[in-house]
Amino acid sequence: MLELTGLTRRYGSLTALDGVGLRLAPGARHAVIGPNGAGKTTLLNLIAGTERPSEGSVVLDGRDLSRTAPARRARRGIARSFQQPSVIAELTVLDNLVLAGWRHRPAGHAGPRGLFGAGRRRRREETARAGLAAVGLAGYAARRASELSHGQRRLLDLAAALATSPRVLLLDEPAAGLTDRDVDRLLGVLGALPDDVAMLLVEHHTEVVAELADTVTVLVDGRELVAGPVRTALDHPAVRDAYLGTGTGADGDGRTGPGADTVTAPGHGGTP
Ligand SMILES: Nc1ncnc2c1ncn2[C@@H]1O[C@H](COP(=O)(O)OP(=O)(O)OP(=O)(O)O)[C@@H](O)[C@H]1O
Repeated sequence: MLELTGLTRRYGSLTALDGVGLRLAPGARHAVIGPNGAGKTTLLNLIAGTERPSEGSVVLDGRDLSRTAPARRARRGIARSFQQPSVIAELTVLDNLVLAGWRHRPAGHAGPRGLFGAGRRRRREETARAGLAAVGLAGYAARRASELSHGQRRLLDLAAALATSPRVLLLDEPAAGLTDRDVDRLLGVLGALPDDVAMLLVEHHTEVVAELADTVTVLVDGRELVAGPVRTALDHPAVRDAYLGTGTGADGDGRTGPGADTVTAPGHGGTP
């Protein structure tokens, strides 16, 4: 269980994220949407540990990771796929995945000699080949990663995140820049995630959100505007106003939309 409590991140006078809370149980499929600058990437950074919160906490299975380094969080099971894929261009596609699986083993489990020891190397390659097949890149194993298209690199980056056997998978706009074919492949891969992996998806494409996520948090100006089931949240007047620009101008507490009884619109008081 991942529990975020009161997560706040300030940059000087700017509050990029303001008191955001979230609980992700194993198997959760949760999306975070919001306009540019809403704080979505900041939220992922705080969970992955590349940024530290000004206030609030990140707790995984009862362990407070708020001040823990990113590599240690990764070993605890928090994996991330980036907007700009973090593959190593000079390595083969297969070696990228072998390395990704090795990098996240607990310290002492297998050092570089373990990586290149013949038996272990073979086992890791088998696992990596299965990972490549899962994202449709089996035929590219021997190619250099630099030869892949942007979409294929993103799929490789996703395979690398999955190679760490994550408990929580953080995805930063995974469909951005992908062809329709690669989006279909992505949907297939993410739709088949193991049941015990929690997914937190930042995504602009609402159709991808609707396809993959059960619940969503809508951020505006660093604050949670609405949180709840995807369908009802996306139809909420406050969301349509703030995010899609097609709302009915609901103000007050904005709880007049379809499904409003199952959607929370908390902490809206200070939002301009
Ligand atoms: N390192 C930083 N220093 C100063 N301001 C920052 C920093 N990182 C983010 N910000 C600011 O924090 C706010 C939230 O940024 P963030 O990138 O989290 O938004 P976002 O919702 O991911 O936006 P986008 O959809 O454009 O990626 C923005 O106003 C941004 O300019």
